[in-house]
Amino acid sequence: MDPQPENDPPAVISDRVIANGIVTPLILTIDGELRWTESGRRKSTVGKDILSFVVEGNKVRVKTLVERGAGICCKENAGDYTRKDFVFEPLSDESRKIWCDKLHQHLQSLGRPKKLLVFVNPFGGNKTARKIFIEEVKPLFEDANIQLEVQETKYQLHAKEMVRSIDVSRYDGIVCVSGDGILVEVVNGLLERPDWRTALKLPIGMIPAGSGNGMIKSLLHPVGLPCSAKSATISIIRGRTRSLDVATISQGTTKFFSVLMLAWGLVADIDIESEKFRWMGSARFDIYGLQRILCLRQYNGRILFVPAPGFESYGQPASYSVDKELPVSDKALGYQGPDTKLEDLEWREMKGPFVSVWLHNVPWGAENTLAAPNAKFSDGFLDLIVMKDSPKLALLSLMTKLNDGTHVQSPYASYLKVKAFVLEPGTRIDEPDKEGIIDSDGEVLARGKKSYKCDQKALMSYDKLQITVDQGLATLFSPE
Ligand SMILES: Nc1ncnc2c1ncn2[C@@H]1O[C@H](COP(=O)(O)OP(=O)(O)OP(=O)(O)O)[C@@H](O)[C@H]1O
Repeated sequence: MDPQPENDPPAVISDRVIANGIVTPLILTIDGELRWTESGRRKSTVGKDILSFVVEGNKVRVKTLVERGAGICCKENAGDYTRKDFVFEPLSDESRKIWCDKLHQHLQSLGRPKKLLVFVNPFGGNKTARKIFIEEVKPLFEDANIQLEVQETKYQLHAKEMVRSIDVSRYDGIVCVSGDGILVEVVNGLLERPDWRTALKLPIGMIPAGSGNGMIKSLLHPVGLPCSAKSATISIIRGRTRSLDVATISQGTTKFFSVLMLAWGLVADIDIESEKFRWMGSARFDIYGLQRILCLRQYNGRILFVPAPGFESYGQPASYSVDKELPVSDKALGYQGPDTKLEDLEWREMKGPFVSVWLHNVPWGAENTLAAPNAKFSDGFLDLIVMKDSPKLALLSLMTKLNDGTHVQSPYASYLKVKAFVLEPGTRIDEPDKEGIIDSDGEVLARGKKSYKCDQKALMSYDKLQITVDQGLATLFSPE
């Protein structure tokens, strides 16, 4: 065994091996870094980025990830990893056995997932999820020795249906190669299980492969990682997790569990009605958005909210009486929302007309929309952005600021955090026989009279909705 320089992390094993045809000391540090000397220069793998190893005859092949340009110019390439193998030959059978034991112990100590259930939505976004999975995701998971059970979703709500009955103890996580839609299905399916409390501890991972990838963008962007399939996969392999607030939207006994957002007015109208311009790709939002601002709609209605500490000055004081709920015996066995005593809270209200009401759970609504720059994954609050009447030019400039989140600084936008929320949606000001659309997590929750495709079924009616937040209820794979 060879001595180590003084400031280096302690060695788990240090031994002479053959690497690239020459005998060199090789060290595995306690941080999971391999260090050796090549042509007189010290070389190393990045700490903790050994994916797996295999024995090939007398040699050991270590599969690692290397940050492109590491040590030369890191900023531009941050998070851009490439796969690289390091092959070495221990000098004896005994030494090879010790190396294998130590590498195995190191990998076991990292708490990485061993078995994942993977949903691939071949119809999400521009229909590239299958290709992304096969070319970018699967090879990395295989190199990390993670066992996969892959299920392509065959129809809407397929993922939700499956997670309602899977044996959660068989998996270390669920991965969605999709847009945000499958994530929402998975969370709703898990919450409908009688064992929801345990089921929600199963981490959910996202690989961006849809048109709305707001959740994974919210996870990767703050740590400087690109919103790519590769960085998302590496984050899952590393196995770190974080908790995520879940909002319960209820109308009578009907419930929907939201992890991203709820919109009514301008944002919902652009999101849903621009569907008819789907062929334009993401430009549909800008072009239809422009049209909606030029022919601006305003809606009657009222919102009630319980402000987070520090936001008590928004709106006017109000009282709220909660609708009677059915006795527990009449309810399904799944999660029923947080046990908050809503009557005891300090409610405030804002009255219409409204241009837009937007609630957000995480910062990014889509890859280019920083909807709620101060939103936190598990602060127990939703970020509320309210827009009332404003000059069209101001609204247009506000829409152009959505990509950097500065729209919330506009004097025409109110931006606050709320603990509970009630929406009482009303009719349009210009055409009072028409109502709007309520959109949650990209799905139409309610369609009012004479709204876009109003004869299609929606989960709830265009009426009062109540929203409460359960802090950190769900679990996500996260880069940090
Ligand atoms: N095989 C399928 N055929 C049709 N729809 C499906 C299929 N599998 C899943 N879906 C539905 O596709 C919807 C969108 O999924 P996803 O979130 O992956 O994509 P998205 O790109 O964010 O959404 P969209 O393409 O609708 O904008 C989900 O609501 C899901 O239920």
